[in-house]
Amino acid sequence: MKVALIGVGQAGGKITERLARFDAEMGFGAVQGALAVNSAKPDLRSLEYVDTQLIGADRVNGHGVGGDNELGTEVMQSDIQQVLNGLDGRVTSQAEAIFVVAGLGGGTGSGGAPVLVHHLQQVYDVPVYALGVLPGRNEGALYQANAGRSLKTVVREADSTLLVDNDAWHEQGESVEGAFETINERIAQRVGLLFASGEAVEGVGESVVDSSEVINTLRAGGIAALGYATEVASEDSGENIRTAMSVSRQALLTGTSLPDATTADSALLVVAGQPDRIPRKGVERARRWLEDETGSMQVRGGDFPLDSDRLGALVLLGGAERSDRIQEFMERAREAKRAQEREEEKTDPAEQFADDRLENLF
Ligand SMILES: Nc1nc2c(ncn2[C@@H]2O[C@H](COP(=O)(O)OP(=O)(O)OP(=O)(O)O)[C@@H](O)[C@H]2O)c(=O)[nH]1
Repeated sequence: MKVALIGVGQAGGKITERLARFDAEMGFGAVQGALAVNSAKPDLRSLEYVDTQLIGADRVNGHGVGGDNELGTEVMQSDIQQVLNGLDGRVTSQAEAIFVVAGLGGGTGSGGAPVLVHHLQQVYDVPVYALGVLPGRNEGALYQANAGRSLKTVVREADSTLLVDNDAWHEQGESVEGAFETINERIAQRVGLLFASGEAVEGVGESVVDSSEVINTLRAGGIAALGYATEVASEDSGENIRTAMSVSRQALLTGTSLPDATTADSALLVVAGQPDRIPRKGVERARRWLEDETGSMQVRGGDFPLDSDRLGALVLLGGAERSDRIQEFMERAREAKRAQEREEEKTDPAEQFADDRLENLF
């Protein structure tokens, strides 16, 4: 799937950079253009694989918005024309989707990403998705409140919001900085593989996934999640059937970007590995297992050739908002927001952006 990427804020920019780099290093060619937008100048300086754009210079003088997500919304709104102009020529006619990438807990990305998604929807015909990072449980109340507000709005604006929980994809006991590195790397590999698996590959069998299958899986809207797991492949085809099942189970049950997201409106299973080691029977068996497990009748399956001695399963879930983690997160975000309001004695103007799909969670 050919994509254009726009990272907003620090996390958004770093993850976009990782995705662009991974795509270039693997030679996939799925990333058609990548731009990082930020109100903090120093965050943009370290980026090499993406173009950069500073916003809000007249308001914050290149220093960022310091976790104020209403200010993040305002600076994106004021400079939206400049950002859209900056995309001219970067979102080529080949792009099949646009991904806006942001950490939802900060200020610039949290406040700016929903505004940007809204405007991109007016300009481009292709689906506009959000790739949002949810603050981990140990991140402070401000992050939780910001992310609650941002998530509510971005889910309403985007065709689908792929969520990565900062608690999901790192090792126990890592420092926060170390954990970010690991998480960003894993996002790049997994989301990068998803983009690439939606690319037509010449000379490979009929069950290769194409971009319409990714787009149709995400058509459910709401929240999406991505799972991934790998195991060493075998010379023995019977063994590889078992491995395909086993990695698919792990990808869904222990490897998703949103722990507990197991029910979904739709799903896509991609089994990646050396073509002669990918067992068609195993892929079909795992696909049917995924139907039962997610409770969805819309489960697509396919394979993706990858030069690796492992078999990997990538599971994309569409319409996965009925997860315990989301319920728990929304409860914390709500509580953090109430505490913030008590302190500031003011109501939140973003309240009006209630999203139907999430309304019952607030
Ligand atoms: N996965 C991941 N999360 C990050 C990273 N950097 C920050 N975050 C998370 O993103 C949220 C903060 O967002 P940032 O992107 O740092 O903030 P910003 O959008 O630049 O906004 P301001 O700094 O307020 O201008 C918090 O929940 C952090 O834990 C990163 O490199 N990777």
